[in-house]
Amino acid sequence: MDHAADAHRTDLMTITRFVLNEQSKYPESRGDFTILLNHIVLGCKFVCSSVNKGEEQKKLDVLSNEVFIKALVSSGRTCILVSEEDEDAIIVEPSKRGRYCVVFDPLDGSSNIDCGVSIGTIFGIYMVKDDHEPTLADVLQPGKQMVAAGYCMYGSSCTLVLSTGKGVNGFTLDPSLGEFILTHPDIRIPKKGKIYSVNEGNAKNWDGPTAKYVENCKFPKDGSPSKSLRYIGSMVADVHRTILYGGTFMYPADKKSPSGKLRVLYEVFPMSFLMENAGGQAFTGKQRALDLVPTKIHDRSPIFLGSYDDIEEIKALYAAEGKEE
Ligand SMILES: O=P(O)(O)OC[C@H]1O[C@](O)(COP(=O)(O)O)[C@@H](O)[C@@H]1O
Repeated sequence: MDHAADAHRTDLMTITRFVLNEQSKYPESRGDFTILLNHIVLGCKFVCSSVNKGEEQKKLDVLSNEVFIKALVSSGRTCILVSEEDEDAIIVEPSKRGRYCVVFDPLDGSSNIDCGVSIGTIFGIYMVKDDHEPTLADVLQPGKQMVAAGYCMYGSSCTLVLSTGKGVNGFTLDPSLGEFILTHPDIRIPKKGKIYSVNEGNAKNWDGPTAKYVENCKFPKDGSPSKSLRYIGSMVADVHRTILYGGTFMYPADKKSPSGKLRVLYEVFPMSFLMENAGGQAFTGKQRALDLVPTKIHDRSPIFLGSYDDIEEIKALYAAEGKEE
C-alpha cells in the first residue's frame, strides 16, 4: 500500500472527532452537543448489536426505546424528549437537565425486523435558548429550527448519517473498533434521479398531483427514460437510497389518510433537514416541509422528498392543481 492510502487508513475520523472539529469553530461551544451525540451513538450501537443478535421485534422496540431514553437523560444535556414509542413527551428531571430537546423514533420500520429488512433510528435535535421550565412548546417548533438531525441504518452494515446544518456526512460502524468512522464525507443528492419510491398499493386513493407525478415517472411525455420504482417500506432505507442515488421518496396524502402516515417531528422533519442539507428538497404538497408548525407531538404530514429537480416537478403539479380549483 502506498503512503497516501496508508495515511488515509491510519488517520481515523471518528464521529466524535468530526463533531468536535466542527464545534471548535464556535468559540461559545462548550462541548455539550458532542456529549449529547455520544449518547445517541451509544443507543445506535446497542440497537445495531441487538439487531445482529436477531432479537425479535416486540422486545427490540421496547428495549431500544428504553436504551435511548436512559442514554439521553443520563447525558445531562437534554430537557425534553419525544419518542415515537411514548404517547407523552418526557420532561427530564431538573437535576439532569441540559439545553437540548431530542425527538426520535428509536426503531423505525420495525414491522420489517423479523424478515431481515434494514430498519433504523431517526432523530432530530432542538436547542432551547434560555433557562425556563421545559414545555411542549419547546418541541412544537418548525423543522427549520432544528440544530441537527440524523438517522442510523441497521443494514448489511451500520451507517449513521448526520447533519448539523452544514452539509451531510455518513459514518460506518467499524465493529472491531466499536467506532463510527467517516466513510461518506459531504453527501450531495444528485440534482435529478431515475428512481421513485412510494407505496403503490395506495394508488387508488391518491390525489391528482401525486397520481400525475407517478404517471409521468412511468410514461414520461418528454421522451426521457421511465423512472424505476424502488420501495422497501422502511423509511430509513428508502431515504438512504434516495440521498445516495437521487430520485424521490413519497408518503403522500390519500383519501383514507388525509395527512399521510409519517410523523412530523421524528420522521418528516429529520429526513427533510437531511435532504435540504444534501442539496435536495422536501415538500408536503402545500409547503416546504421544514416550515410546518406541528400542533401535537405525534402529528402526521404527507411528504415528498428527494432530488431538487424532481421535487420541483411535484411542486409544479400541486401549483397547477391549485390554479384549476
Ligand atoms: O407499509 P407502508 O404503508 O408503505 O408504510 C411504510 C412506512 O411505515 C414505516 O414503516 C413506519 O411505520 P411504523 O412506525 O409502523 O414502523 C416507515 O418506515 C415506512 O416508510
